Amino acid sequence: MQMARDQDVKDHEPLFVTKEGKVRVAYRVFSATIMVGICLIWLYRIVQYFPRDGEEGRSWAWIGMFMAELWFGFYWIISQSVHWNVLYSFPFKDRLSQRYEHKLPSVDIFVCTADPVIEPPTMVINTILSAISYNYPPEKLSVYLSDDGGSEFTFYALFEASDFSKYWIPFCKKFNVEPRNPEAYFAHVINDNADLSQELLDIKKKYEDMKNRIESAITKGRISKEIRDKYKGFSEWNVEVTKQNHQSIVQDRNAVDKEGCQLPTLVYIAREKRPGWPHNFKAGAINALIRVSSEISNGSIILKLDCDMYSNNADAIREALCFFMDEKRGHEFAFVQHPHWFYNITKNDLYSYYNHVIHKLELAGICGYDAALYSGTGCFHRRESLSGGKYSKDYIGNKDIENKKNDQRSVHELEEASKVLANCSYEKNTQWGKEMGLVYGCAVEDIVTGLTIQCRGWKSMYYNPERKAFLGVAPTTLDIALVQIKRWSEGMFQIFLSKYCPFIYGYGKMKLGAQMSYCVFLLWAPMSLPTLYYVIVPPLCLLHGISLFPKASSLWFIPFAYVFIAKNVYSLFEALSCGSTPKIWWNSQRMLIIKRTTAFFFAFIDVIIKQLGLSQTTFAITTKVVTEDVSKRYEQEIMEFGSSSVMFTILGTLAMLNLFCFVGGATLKMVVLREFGALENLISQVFLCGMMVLINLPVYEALFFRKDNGYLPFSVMFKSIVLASMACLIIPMI
Ligand SMILES: O=c1ccn([C@@H]2O[C@H](COP(=O)(O)OP(=O)(O)O[C@H]3O[C@H](CO)[C@@H](O)[C@H](O)[C@H]3O)[C@@H](O)[C@H]2O)c(=O)[nH]1
Ligand SMILES: [Mn+2]
Repeated sequence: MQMARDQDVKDHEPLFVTKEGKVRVAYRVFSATIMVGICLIWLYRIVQYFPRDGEEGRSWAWIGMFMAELWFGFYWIISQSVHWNVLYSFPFKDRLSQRYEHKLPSVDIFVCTADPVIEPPTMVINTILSAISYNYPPEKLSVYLSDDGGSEFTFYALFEASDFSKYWIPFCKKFNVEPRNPEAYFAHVINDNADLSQELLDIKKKYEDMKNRIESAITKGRISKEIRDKYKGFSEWNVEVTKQNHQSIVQDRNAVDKEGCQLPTLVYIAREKRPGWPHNFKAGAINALIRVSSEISNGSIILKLDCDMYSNNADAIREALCFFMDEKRGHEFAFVQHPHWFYNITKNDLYSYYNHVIHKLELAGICGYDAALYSGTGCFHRRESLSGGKYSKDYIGNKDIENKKNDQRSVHELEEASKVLANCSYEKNTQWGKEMGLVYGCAVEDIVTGLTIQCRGWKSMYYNPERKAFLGVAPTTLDIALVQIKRWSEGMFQIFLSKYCPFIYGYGKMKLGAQMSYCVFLLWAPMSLPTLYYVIVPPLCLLHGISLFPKASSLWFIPFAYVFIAKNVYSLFEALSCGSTPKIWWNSQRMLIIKRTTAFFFAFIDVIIKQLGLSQTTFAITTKVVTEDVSKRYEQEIMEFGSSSVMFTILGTLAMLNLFCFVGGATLKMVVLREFGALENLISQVFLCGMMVLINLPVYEALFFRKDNGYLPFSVMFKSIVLASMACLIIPMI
């Protein structure tokens, strides 16, 4: 009797729990004091605008300062939303196994790749291998590779990987290998200097051989006849096939391992591409995958991975299922998003890709409003929610989620049926890209799709496990990073200006906190304007002795000092408490200025141009490989410029301008001319300008002192100096 009751209690234990973040009250009090400071700053700008007897009138620069501060203040207010409701979640995978081991749903994993040069096939198959060897029943697991590059090298690599998996999967299971990405695993065991067993040496050799075969085929630029004859799928590639123009290719591979056990299904897809047909980038690829997979395996849970993001935890599927399969709340969730962590970040995180605060706090903060963001990779979806399905209360989660498909068709028949679904004309006059699947027309298809799903009534979960579930590749040069950040900020601002603006589209459908939280990210691009103003105008005014801030002895000085110091000290404290270090925090502050003054600014301009209908959305794929020379400098944390992109000219110009103004304004006036009295009036500007000089140290180094190939070219130096000097001279004339 007692035992039965115990069992009953156990059966009702939830599969996951959530906990609210601490320090909520303290934070609210603190943020209220900052709010008061901001209001006083605004008040100062208004009150002091009107000159008193004997004072000069305020110039346009003053109004600009007010505008910038209004904008900063407004952004600060909406950014409070992500701090107020932080929610952490904890799944119990053992309970899931006890209750559902024999009723686990089938899971489809989508991996996307788009270019065999900047996304090397060996990297892609390492991701595939990590996904195919999940600790999950193989008959319920299918892995799909979408190749928008339509490359026979990627195809070849996949089939090599499929052969290798016959050894790799049993090896992983036998030794409980982690991570199951072979490249990462071997690097890790060799570093550990553990006693290497014979079995390990054997499998490592197999892996190296496979890698060599793939790489030598790529170097030669063709696939040998011997290999072509081995795999029937190569017949799809002929002289006419190019990246932009080819038929649908679908190859399905069911295999058994060396011990005769079934392996997960592995499918290669290159959707049809024809000139004149928009292919809608990653969103188009995922939508084709949704359809093709529904024909082949129809898993009710879908995991999406970018080709550079491997699985770092063999139990990640089980943990995510705890959210979907929880008896009480599971049916509410459309997706479970994991953070983007990266495996190639250097100690001090030069380009600020850890984003500890965003990953540990802010994204969990949005989750507090049941509206975790969908960010493209490392995300588990419920298939229904992706097909335009609205959430309804009578929807009974666990029943629908169980395996549905029991198909008797042959592999060939399945392939043929799938090809039709991957044709370009298939979506014509359908709801795909609008109501169904991922939304088209936006460079961040992920964020906008997540938003529409939430507006259909679904909830979503953010889960940041102790052991990182997925690891990707972060950009290793400033150029690549800024191109990526530009795409993100552009796509997000585009959402803000579109019909999907959370305040309009989400009105009444999502909580106000969630709407605000979305905007914290969607408004990155316009943050460029007040920032540019702040790093250009106060320094120039300093140079010409025009004061824009209160005197140090004035009471008005207090709110400025308080807001600046309190915000930065808190930001440092927050970063440290999220696992950052002071150096990482400092680098992130530098990157923040760099991003805002370049990538965000260009994104802003591009969005405006697009709004005027003058250009179309594109998707610049992030480069994932660099030369050895460059990666060596990355390891040493030397900032990599090495090109004369316009963004670098802006960076150089701002750096020079601040240097001129700092030297001219502060040093010259105060030290040489001994006008110490001026210091009192200009102290804030001296400080701001000095901070900019400090932040820009690596830029000066790259402009003047570096000899390696990552320096800033002469043309950038020339333009920067000319532009900065012109600005210094022109200002007093306006
Ligand atoms: O036409 C395309 C373009 C890209 N991709 C794939 O999309 C993924 C992401 O592209 P990447 O160049 O790596 O962009 P990131 O900026 O690193 O990607 C982030 O931002 C994207 C939205 O901008 C999200 O889709 C991603 O999941 C997220 O990791 C990669 O696997 C690509 O192969 C395609 O399949 N087809
Ligand atoms: Mn990427």
